[in-house]
Amino acid sequence: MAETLIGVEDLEPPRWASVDAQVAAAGTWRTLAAVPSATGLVIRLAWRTSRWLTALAGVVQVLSGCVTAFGLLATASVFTRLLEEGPTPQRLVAALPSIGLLVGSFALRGLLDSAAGAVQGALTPRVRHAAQDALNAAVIGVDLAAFDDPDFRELVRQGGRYAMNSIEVANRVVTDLVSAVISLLAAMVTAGVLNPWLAPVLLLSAIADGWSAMRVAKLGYRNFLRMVTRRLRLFVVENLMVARDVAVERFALTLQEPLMTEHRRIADDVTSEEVRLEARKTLVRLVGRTLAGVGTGIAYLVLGVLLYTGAMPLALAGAAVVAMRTASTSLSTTMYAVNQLYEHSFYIDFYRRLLTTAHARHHVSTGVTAPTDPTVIRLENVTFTYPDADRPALGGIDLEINRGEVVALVGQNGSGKTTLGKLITGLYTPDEGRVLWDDVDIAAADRESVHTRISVISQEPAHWPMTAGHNIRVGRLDRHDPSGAGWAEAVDQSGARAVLEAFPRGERTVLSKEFKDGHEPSGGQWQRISVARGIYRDAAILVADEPTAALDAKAEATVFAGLQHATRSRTTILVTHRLANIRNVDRIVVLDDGRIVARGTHDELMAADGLYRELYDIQARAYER
Ligand SMILES: Nc1ncnc2c1ncn2[C@@H]1O[C@H](COP(=O)(O)OP(=O)(O)OP(=O)(O)O)[C@@H](O)[C@H]1O
Repeated sequence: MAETLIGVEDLEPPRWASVDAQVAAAGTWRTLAAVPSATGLVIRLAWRTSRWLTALAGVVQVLSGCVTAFGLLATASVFTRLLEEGPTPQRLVAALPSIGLLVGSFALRGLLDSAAGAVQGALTPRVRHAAQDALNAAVIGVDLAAFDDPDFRELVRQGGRYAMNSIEVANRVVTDLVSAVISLLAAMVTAGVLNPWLAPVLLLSAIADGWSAMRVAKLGYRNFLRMVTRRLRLFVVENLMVARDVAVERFALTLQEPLMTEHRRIADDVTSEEVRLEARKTLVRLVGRTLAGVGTGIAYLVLGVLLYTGAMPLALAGAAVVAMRTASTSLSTTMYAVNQLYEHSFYIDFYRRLLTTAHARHHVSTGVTAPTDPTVIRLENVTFTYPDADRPALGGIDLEINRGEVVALVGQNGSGKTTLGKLITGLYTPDEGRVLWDDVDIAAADRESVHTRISVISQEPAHWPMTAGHNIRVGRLDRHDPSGAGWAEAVDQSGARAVLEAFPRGERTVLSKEFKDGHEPSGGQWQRISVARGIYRDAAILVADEPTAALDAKAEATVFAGLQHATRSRTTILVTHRLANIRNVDRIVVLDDGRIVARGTHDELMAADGLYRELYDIQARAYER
């Protein structure tokens, strides 16, 4: 067995991970700049979700901060009255109004805290939902090629996984921050009024706390980036251990144990990295705490010096201590909130970039509509390279297909037949050259107008987890077929009738083992359903990519007869290796290594004695034996 199950140890990290690693390594002030933009994004999301709730959350938090500030002033006043000169009963009576205000502020603060909790409870799930919805809208609109780009897929996976949580946390934290900052300001002002020296020294401990939290957040994010590929491996192996589509081979190849070993190996690595990370975080926190403690000590020392030198009367000492304590509590809440925002700002920025990247991959509509039923499809010098591939899958393709023609694409594995089918139908856009439907360049045409005209029967059809009937109707959900005649015709032409009848509940059988009582069709049964779906779509251009690869001889004959009938009014592109089936098509195009090497009718190509004849003779000999 290879040393690792995947076969290589150093999988390339996604491009964005290396870009982010540079960002994470940048100076504190540069990265701190991410906090306001992340906060802005969360507030905008909340505002768009519910203006009313967002405004209410702001008002409640501002009030809560003001009440804390008010309580602080009342406490200071109580202390000043109690520590004044004169008989104790008199001082107590003098302090009573302030005590009353203090009790009232406590009660009000309790009420406001509950209100803040209720508003948050109503707002946060809505914001999360809105963020997810915006993400879905961005991702669902990207072009097909984006899903061939592993960087993009991983960005979507990680973005969906981490960013939603971060947005939720940031949403809670932003509101806490408002009240914490207000009470902090009140405490600083009170302390500053008592003595100007008290205000700046209060900040000492906050600076130490802030430094350590930022370091911790950076360590965490860098670790996240370093572990991206290992976590991806872990995810892939975890999936392989339970995935149904590989279950048979997992058992037959006795891969359970190797998968376990591989999982353990990667997980051990990830775990020890995490343990190391936590140890480093603890050390940084310890240093931060120690420095913060020293900062607090200095603040109290300054207070002591002020009292000792008589710069501050003893009567104000109580108020000063309360102000310092409130300042310290609000400071820790503020610092905690800022740190949380800082830590989550990486992932929120990640979300923002995911939206931007996805939107950049959206097709920009030019308002041009593709022709409903093009008279001619013309490819002019078309070249196409898959994302991340180092050579083009197709190059220099010139081809003309007339309305109603049946054109077969043939060639060896990997010669580019499927890719060409996707370019003709506008599923992929060429890097160079043009694909014209009549005179419309479909790269510039509105996607919807192009896709609605095409029907694709895939080489590996999707197994839609729906009833058998719906698996065919999903071909065109908005088709007007009240009597079901169109549906019945597609079922008959594709040979799917016998398949549906064999299912336990006929067309009402759910085709997915994910559901209880779900049924799993065989490969050939799926294929016939997919042919029925392609015919039911009733589009002007039909691409059938190996539509009979999994079929028995009888089913194959039925499908070809059905397709021939269905293709009479359509332009059809047929990709197949079974050359005997295409002897009667209008034109055969032979591909080799991404290029068209021959074209013509069966007889012309046989006479030309090239690659087509070679392939045909090999197949014919196999049947003659
Ligand atoms: N999604 C993809 N991402 C990257 N490369 C791809 C992708 N799909 C196909 N390719 C590459 O493009 C080339 C052409 O593939 P294509 O599927 O078009 O060939 P084909 O002629 O249909 O092959 P087959 O007869 O095996 O179905 C191959 O080299 C293949 O490796």
